[in-house]
Amino acid sequence: MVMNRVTKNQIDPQSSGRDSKASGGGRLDQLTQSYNDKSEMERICIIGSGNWGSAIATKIGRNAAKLPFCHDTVNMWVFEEEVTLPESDKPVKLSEVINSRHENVKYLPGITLPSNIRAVPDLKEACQNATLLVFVLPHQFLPNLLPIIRANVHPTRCRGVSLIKGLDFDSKTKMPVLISKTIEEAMGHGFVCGVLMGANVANEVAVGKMCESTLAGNFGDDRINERIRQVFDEAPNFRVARIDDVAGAEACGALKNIVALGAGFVDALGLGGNTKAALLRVGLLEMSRFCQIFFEGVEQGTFLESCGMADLITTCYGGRNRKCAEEFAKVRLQDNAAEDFSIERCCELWAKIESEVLNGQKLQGTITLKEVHMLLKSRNLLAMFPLFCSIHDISFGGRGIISILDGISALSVGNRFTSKL
Ligand SMILES: NC(=O)C1=CN([C@@H]2O[C@H](COP(=O)(O)OP(=O)(O)OC[C@H]3O[C@@H](n4cnc5c(N)ncnc54)[C@H](O)[C@@H]3O)[C@@H](O)[C@H]2O)C=CC1
Ligand SMILES: O=C(CO)COP(=O)(O)O
Repeated sequence: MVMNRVTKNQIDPQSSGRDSKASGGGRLDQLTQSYNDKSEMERICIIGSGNWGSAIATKIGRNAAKLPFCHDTVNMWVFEEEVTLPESDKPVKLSEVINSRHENVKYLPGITLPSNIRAVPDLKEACQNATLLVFVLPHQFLPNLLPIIRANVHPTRCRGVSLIKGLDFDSKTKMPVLISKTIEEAMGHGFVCGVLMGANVANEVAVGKMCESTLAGNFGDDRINERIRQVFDEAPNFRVARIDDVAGAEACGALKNIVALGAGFVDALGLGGNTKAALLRVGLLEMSRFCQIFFEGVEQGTFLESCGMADLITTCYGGRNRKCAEEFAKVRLQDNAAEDFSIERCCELWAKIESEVLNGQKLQGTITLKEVHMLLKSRNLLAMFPLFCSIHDISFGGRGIISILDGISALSVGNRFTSKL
């Protein structure tokens, strides 16, 4: 595959936002103006190089090569590991393979990365003087990295965009914690972190199949918002719209992974499209309910963006969480002694499936499910989330797979929710 390298002077005015509310409109004149000001150039670092990290690197790399306000080279931090290539028995370092072949042979095989993507295994070196950090790794690995990142990025101009789909739970405050907020706090100095969430199954994005994505955040002013949007956008195939609602977008990205586990159970039972549609409807309702209870200012419109309903649909049909949950359910359905299924056995089974099915990629839904369940339990709110509860109890409590139907049916049809805690 050959990378189309575009010169810095060629900016496509068509690639600006799709409406004025969502994007702030095209700002070509201002962008070009700042091109001449070297002090405003963006130095981008991608933190993570898994399946989605490598796929988004194809967009960011091509954009950095053509956008006048970006340094050409984009560092991509790689968690170093050894891989064995088909032509040799000798293990080689993944970062070296990425830099020599321009392909992440383990996490995104078959896709050529732009040649300006530079794999860097040393985190300090990767994020040195960065002004734009793109966080894209399983969130369990993030906390140890943040102090190193903080100490090495540009001291005043650095901002972040998190592509991580997960949530933490603070047992002291009994509140969910957005990963973007964890990043902001750890980075300090008024660091601003937005999110990019959407219906973006990485393998499909990587081959250029048309999709949409939602950039949520306010990075300073319209001009900066538009610059950051352009770093990701590759219209017409990767259409990025910007909104303000970070909490809504990020919570949707995390919570839909829980519903996707339920979709795997429905598929293992062979229940068909109508049942899955019911699961999606109730799942969306519980996602919206969760947001209304725990986050200020989440807009209903966010659920209609790519980060909302669209991501829920694609993940419940084509995602890894769905796939692994289907495998989990198939094993459980073959297991006659289902009532013996202790939490330890459930955890072992999930871990086995993750390693066998995903080859090093990580399952995020089960982690988020545990965090969300702990939070709801601590708040005495389990009864308000029957679907999330049934997915949890099937996943970790030995409940039969068929009880997913109880979770779907517990709320009356047309149930709505408006009150706050
Ligand atoms: N894959 C997809 O289709 C999409 C994924 N996402 C989200 O993007 C985030 C990142 O996922 P992917 O890029 O798909 O990753 P992945 O699941 O494909 O790969 C796992 C990554 O974790 C790294 N890793 C393993 N052990 C580590 C350690 N101890 N410390 C640091 N890193 C370690 C591996 O090197 C690898 O890069 C997740 O939150 C996921 O939910 C979001 C949209 C689409
Ligand atoms: O978030 C995703 C698509 O937008 C991918 O979800 P999975 O992690 O379930 O593959």
